[in-house]
Amino acid sequence: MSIPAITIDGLTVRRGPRTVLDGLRLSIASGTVTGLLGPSGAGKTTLMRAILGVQLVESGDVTVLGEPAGSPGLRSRVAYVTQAPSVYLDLTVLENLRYFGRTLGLRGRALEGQVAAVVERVDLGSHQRALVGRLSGGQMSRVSLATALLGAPELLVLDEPTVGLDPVLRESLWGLFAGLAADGVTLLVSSHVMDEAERCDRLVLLRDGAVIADSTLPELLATTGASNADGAFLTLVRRERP
Ligand SMILES: Nc1ncnc2c1ncn2[C@@H]1O[C@H](COP(=O)(O)OP(=O)(O)OP(=O)(O)O)[C@@H](O)[C@H]1O
Repeated sequence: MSIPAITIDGLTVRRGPRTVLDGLRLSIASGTVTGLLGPSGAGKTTLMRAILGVQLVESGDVTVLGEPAGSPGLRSRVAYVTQAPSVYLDLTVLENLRYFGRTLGLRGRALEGQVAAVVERVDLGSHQRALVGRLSGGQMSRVSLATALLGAPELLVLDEPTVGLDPVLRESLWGLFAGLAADGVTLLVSSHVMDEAERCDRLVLLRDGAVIADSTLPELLATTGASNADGAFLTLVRRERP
């Protein structure tokens, strides 16, 4: 087993009056696609924010790629794709990528090489000169993903990247994630669509800020007797609160 990309021990986060995460423990293996699944409000985004080091935490340790979450040394090694595409609508795909590449310190041939590589990786070659504001929602989210891939991050944290995408695009994005993992990138992908579970190497099911399962889909189906991830989740919830 490889060294974990993420280790979390006793993580407690309060947001306003609520304890959103309560003493959470978790370990995520390098070079895998881990699905972070759970209903709306379960704490997925909060957990991701803690992993990125942007969430005020009450207590606990979050270690990312061997360093405390949020360490300056992690800035270029960890990339985050938020739920809403965070790209400039009045710039073209290439202009966006060149801009974000420069903020990472890329210049000249290194910049152009990386921009061309990520455009190809997200399959936007035929739209690279289009204004992002004129692209479809799916294309726009791929531009957002492409910006995150600049600088070849070792850990990619993706908050509901497939929301609103059609089945064909979802399929192609999951294929892209698998390809990145095969190249050694660690991916943590949140979703509340349980049928995406089958695309993940490992599943972390979150409910009310607690991990109720940390397993593979086949293991989860075997232990719950359910026929799909939705059923497994419901069985686990019922077991917890009969
Ligand atoms: N800024 C905030 N202030 C106070 N409470 C917050 C804040 N942001 C989120 N919360 C609360 O924290 C809990 C977890 O929210 P979080 O966004 O992490 O859930 P989630 O699982 O990502 O949900 P979704 O799937 O809807 O994005 C929710 O109860 C939410 O109301």
